[in-house]
Amino acid sequence: MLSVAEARARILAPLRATPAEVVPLAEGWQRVTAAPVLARLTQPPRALSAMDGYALRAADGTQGTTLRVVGRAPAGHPWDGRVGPGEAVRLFTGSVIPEGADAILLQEDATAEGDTVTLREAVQAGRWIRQAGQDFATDQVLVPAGRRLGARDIGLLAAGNHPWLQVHRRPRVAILATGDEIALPGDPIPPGGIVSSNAHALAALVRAAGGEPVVLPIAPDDRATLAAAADAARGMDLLVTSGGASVGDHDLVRSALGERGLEIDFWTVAIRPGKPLIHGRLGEVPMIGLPGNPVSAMVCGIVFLLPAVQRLAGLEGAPLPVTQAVLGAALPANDRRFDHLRATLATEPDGTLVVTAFPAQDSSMLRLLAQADALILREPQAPALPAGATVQVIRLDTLGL
Ligand SMILES: Nc1nc2c(c(=O)[nH]1)N[C@H]1C(S)=C(S)[C@@H](COP(=O)(O)OP(=O)(O)OC[C@H]3O[C@@H](n4cnc5c(N)ncnc54)[C@H](O)[C@@H]3O)O[C@H]1N2
Ligand code: MOO
Repeated sequence: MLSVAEARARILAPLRATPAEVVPLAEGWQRVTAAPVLARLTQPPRALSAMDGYALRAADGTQGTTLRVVGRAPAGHPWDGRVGPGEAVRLFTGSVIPEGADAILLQEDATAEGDTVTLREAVQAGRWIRQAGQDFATDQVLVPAGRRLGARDIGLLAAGNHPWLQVHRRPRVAILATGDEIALPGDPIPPGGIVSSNAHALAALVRAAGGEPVVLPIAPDDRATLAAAADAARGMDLLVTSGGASVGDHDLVRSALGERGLEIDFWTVAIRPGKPLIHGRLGEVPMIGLPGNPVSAMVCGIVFLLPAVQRLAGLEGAPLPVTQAVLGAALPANDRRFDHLRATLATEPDGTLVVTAFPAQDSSMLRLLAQADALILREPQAPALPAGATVQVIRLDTLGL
């Protein structure tokens, strides 16, 4: 069986970011930049006042001096003259500093009388002046390529005068849930059947990773239907199946898709939950076959699908964020599969993170996955550990899922 690290590397290796498309800035949030974005102007474009007050020459700025107010420059209405000796110009936050001035007298430190103003405090050259280009200059890189844009980036790119952005097209991920026994939520449930949770959960995960899920109709355990359903995945950036990945007589994904030309790269990974995992290529379309057990599908979704969609979306697909925590309860020794135990987290008064695995870990139990704060990572053959031992965990609350 393949190790988790090798499986992940083999899934990610052939994946390339989708091509660029142009979207309005307002729709750029959470999209991934396809090229570095350069400032289209210098910000601020000219020296501006950071305060309401008066512009003057620092040479005139000693306490007690009285200056003649020769003009007004509200924000957006620059004063065109030049401030000479003994002169001041009234201005406001955001006003352009007029020629000749190099200091600001705060309104609170000024006594205005008719067309004069007297300094109750000395001024300091340059203080309260936002120099031209202090934030950024034309052609400076504001955002690198491959960045998922947050609200702060959107603000910066607006300030850089970008009405349009070049971003990677959201990767289209076909999701095909298989099984005679499953029905969509709200649909009639066949005898002995259950409601399909995987397609919905995986669609949400794909969205969180920056992809666009395309949920295909459920395919029963029937070769012809499965193969036909797979045809619907042509033109997608990735095909994800759930179920039918194991060894039973009705686990048909490999054979049915094989008839349509699926080239299998590997099948089965030393992971729990989720050993029967398929990776291959159906024509041009990369394919990940997830096991049907809902927790196996989601955990393998987190470990393999999330970085795969991120890679297609133009992101680096960084390793999962792993943190240390101490065990709240002892753990038994592990076998040869890399284990991911659903667990709760608590923070002690001294800041120590305590992680406690749920006693039940069956891969059908979604409630415990939804309640878990973290997955405890157990390397293959990891020894038994007492309470208080340090372990590595993936914090589920940091994944945005
Ligand atoms: N003899 C063996 N049996 C099994 C092995 C094995 O090595 N030898 N592996 C087990 C492991 S581990 C897993 S994981 C499962 C995975 O099996 P499949 O991928 O073939 O999945 P199914 O058999 O189709 O379904 C398993 C389970 O999950 C339920 N299911 C399926 N689809 C959905 C869905 N969309 N939403 C919710 N639940 C779903 C299905 O009803 C089954 O209960 O195989 C073990 N068996
Ligand atoms: O991997 Mo299976 O997920 O143990 O049930």
